Amino acid sequence: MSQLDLLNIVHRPRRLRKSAAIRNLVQEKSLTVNDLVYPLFVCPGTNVVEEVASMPGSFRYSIDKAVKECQELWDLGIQCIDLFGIPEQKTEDGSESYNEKGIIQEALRAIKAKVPDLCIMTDVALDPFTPFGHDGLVRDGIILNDETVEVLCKMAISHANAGADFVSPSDMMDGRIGAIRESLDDAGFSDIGILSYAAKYASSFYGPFRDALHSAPQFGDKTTYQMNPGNTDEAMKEIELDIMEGADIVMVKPGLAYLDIVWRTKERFDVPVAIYHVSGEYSMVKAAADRGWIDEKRVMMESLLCMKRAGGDLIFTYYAKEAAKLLR
Ligand SMILES: NCC(=O)CCC(=O)O
Ligand SMILES: [Mg+2]
Repeated sequence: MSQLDLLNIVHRPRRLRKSAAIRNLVQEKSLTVNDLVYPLFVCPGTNVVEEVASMPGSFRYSIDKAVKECQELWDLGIQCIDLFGIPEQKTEDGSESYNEKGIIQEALRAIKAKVPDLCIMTDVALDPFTPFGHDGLVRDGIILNDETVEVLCKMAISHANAGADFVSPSDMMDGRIGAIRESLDDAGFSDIGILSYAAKYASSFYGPFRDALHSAPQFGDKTTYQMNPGNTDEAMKEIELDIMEGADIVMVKPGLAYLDIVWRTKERFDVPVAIYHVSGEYSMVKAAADRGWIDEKRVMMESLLCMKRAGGDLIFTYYAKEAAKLLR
């Protein structure tokens, strides 16, 4: 047998992959617990911890239980939650969204009393608060823009009153960031930040979330306000507008299928970029893992790391707790 001729090559990239120590030394991006934001669903009642059928391992919590959950998150090193509320009642005018004694407002007060240093962001949108399941007010089947923005401003102020650190408008109405910024400032809340869901796509990956929040649209879809998955220039325009209107952090949503948008945003703008690893992405991993088809922990950590690599500074994920445990 003839001896193998060695290749005459100078560059052997595999030298940098030879051992775990070397691989770790040259790793470019890493995920840390500081990057994680946990979306928390709060529902009426007491002593309620109810698993979301389409999101195994994710729960709706009554406020008393949500407080306990927040303490646990904090102990795991998770420093931020995004609060979503399921109201006692849905009304066509969405007025429960700015009730000073509403679900998000009461949850804010209760959590702040027990876990004061936890950063609390609040979802600002109407979908759980009207019977229509749309992010805005509805008239004759049309999702109204300016009328909705007026309600969102009230909602944002009521969240600030109750102790929110950041408000996160997720509705995609035009001009709402500027209007909310002005309303907060006028009400004396110039130090409350805005995380804008700036490039939110009309995605089918949100299905399980609507199950969690009982907020599925009752007619039509969200394509007249959320973005077309085929577009990227439009995302740059949306993000630029929101930054000009006063957004402190901008979000791209969903996550994995939209990392090109994250990358482009990071290349172009000098603001922190958030990514939402959405419910459908979470549930797909859960379902495949349940069948033994993939390794859940590895797929979860790889997904989150890839979001970081693409330019995500904050990652909203239902896997925050599990990831935090592995990162310790
Ligand atoms: N405004 C928040 C969402 O729409 C969340 C979507 C998801 O997790 O699927
Ligand atoms: Mg916009």
